[in-house]
Amino acid sequence: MPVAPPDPKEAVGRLLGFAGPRKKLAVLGCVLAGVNGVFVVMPLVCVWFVLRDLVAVAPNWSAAEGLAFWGWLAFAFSATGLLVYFAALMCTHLAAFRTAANMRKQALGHLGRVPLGYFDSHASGHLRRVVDGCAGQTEDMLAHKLPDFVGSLVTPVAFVAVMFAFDWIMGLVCLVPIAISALMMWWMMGRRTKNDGMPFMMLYQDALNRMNKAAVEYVRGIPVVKVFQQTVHSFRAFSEAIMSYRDMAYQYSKSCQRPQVVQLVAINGTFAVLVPAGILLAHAAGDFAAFLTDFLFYAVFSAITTTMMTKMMYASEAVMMAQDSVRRIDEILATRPLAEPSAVQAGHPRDGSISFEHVGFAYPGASGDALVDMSLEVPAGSTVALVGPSGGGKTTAASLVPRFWDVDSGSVSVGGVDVRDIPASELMAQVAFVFQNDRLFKASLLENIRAARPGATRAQVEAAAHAAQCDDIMAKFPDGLDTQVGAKGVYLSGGECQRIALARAILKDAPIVVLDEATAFADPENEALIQRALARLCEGKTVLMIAHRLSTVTGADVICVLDGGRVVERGRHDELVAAGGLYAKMWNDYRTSVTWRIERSGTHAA
Ligand SMILES: Nc1ncnc2c1ncn2[C@@H]1O[C@H](COP(=O)(O)OP(=O)(O)OP(=O)(O)O)[C@@H](O)[C@H]1O
Repeated sequence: MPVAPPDPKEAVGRLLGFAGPRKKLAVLGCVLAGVNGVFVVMPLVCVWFVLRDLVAVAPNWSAAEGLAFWGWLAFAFSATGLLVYFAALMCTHLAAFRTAANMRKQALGHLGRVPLGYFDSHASGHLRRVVDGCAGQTEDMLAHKLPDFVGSLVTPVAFVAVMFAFDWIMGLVCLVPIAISALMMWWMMGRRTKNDGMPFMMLYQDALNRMNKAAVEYVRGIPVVKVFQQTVHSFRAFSEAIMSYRDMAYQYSKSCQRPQVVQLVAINGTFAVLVPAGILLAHAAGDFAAFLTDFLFYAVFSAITTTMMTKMMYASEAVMMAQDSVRRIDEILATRPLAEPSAVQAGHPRDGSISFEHVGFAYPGASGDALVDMSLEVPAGSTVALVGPSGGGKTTAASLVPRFWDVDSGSVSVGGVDVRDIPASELMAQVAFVFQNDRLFKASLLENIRAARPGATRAQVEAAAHAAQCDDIMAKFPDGLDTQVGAKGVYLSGGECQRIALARAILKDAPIVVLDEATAFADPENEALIQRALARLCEGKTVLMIAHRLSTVTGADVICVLDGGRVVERGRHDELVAAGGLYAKMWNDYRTSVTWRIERSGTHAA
């Protein structure tokens, strides 16, 4: 859901809201940064007093008095300024770390509650960038750029006040390059538009996002790229995303070209204005020594304008990025989570039975219904198989049980209670789901299995792994159950991954087991092991299984045939074969397919 970007003040306010009690630290950090903004000016004032004393006694330098005093005072101001700045950064860092951590926690916590379908339309690369990238960006903004911004606002005020105290004409002359520089910055940041430059930043960040998303898709598709000898240009989406990002960056750089040149010339060319003005004013000055002293003051002070304006520019840019980050995080937080029942409404399943009653469901944005008026009873402790042609609605029906989606009409109940009335944690505890390509985390085998029940002891995990026929996997690696899986560890075959996933489900020991093509990746040797693990997992459980290999469902209590989202047949294997309908046809096709073989002259059905 698109969310409008907040204005800069609101964005900073929202960010500080994430900091919780540490918000006060951020405020304190900004106050200290402001104090430091004054301290930055003071040593220069001292330096000017040194110069004034020297000019007064020139060329008899040794007669100058108070040099040590001003010198030490300058040192004291610098040292105190540094300490104050250090304290300011400590405060803002502490607030920034908490803000970033809370932002990540809130966004991830919310993502855990949104319907699974959200992840179909929001790629993992994009979500990672939003959650991690935006939090990182705001951390930098709060920790460094915000105090610098406050400091760079205070310094000019102190600077201008001091400048006008000496010689208002020279003060005005010094202000000219600063004003030009500020104007150019304002122009570049798009502040001449009503929207504070946000639309461009949004477009820029969107282009960056599209490129990242397309890059992830491209990397995922590398095997296809290699096998079919494709180039990056044949991946239109990726190629277009790169070009759009390039155009965006180029257009932005080009639009900044002139103002940036003017800004840099103005800010670095203070002397070009100061020196001619000084020459002109020197002629009119009655006391040349006094004028020279004042002139030296402006010469010394103009040096800090470059740093001051640069800091201000980076800080404004960071504020715009923070505005965009808040918008993106808000987009995640604005996604409606699955509704939780209130304490009064909450029901508790009495057993592991499942009931589909006149269920209708369509995926968001899909043109047709995935399920139409589907009714099915799965008594507690029974095994019901969902079979049917591809796209028939098997996976959809199974995913409605753990509420990966909510039905559009009708209801799905577990233990006699509508799943929408069961608290999410209780519902999750009722169901163990084994997908056809269950993912393993980059963690040890032990942690991968224990994910199902974090409180399980090592002995319980070992027992689950044993029951899931994983002994050979653990024996293969010296670290056994502690073997790391993934990037810096070992890689498992599809069938081995599936057995680890089954160990996870066994450890969970939920009354309902949903199996979605659990033997899909099994070779003959693995399949025998997986079948044994499945038998162990399903003992005494309610089982809802999806299978394409019809040999795995012949023993089911009920086989439900789904076609086009409708239940077209149901019954036991023998009954359905005898009925001569869709199942009988599928069974015949299946039996024929398992006897296929490839001969030298081509493919033949035996
Ligand atoms: N995330 C989704 N968004 C939109 N439509 C979807 C989505 N997932 C599935 N569909 C559509 O819903 C219908 C049912 O799909 P489903 O995956 O439930 O079928 P299936 O019987 O499990 O198929 P298969 O045997 O090929 O896995 C199909 O038309 C499919 O294209």
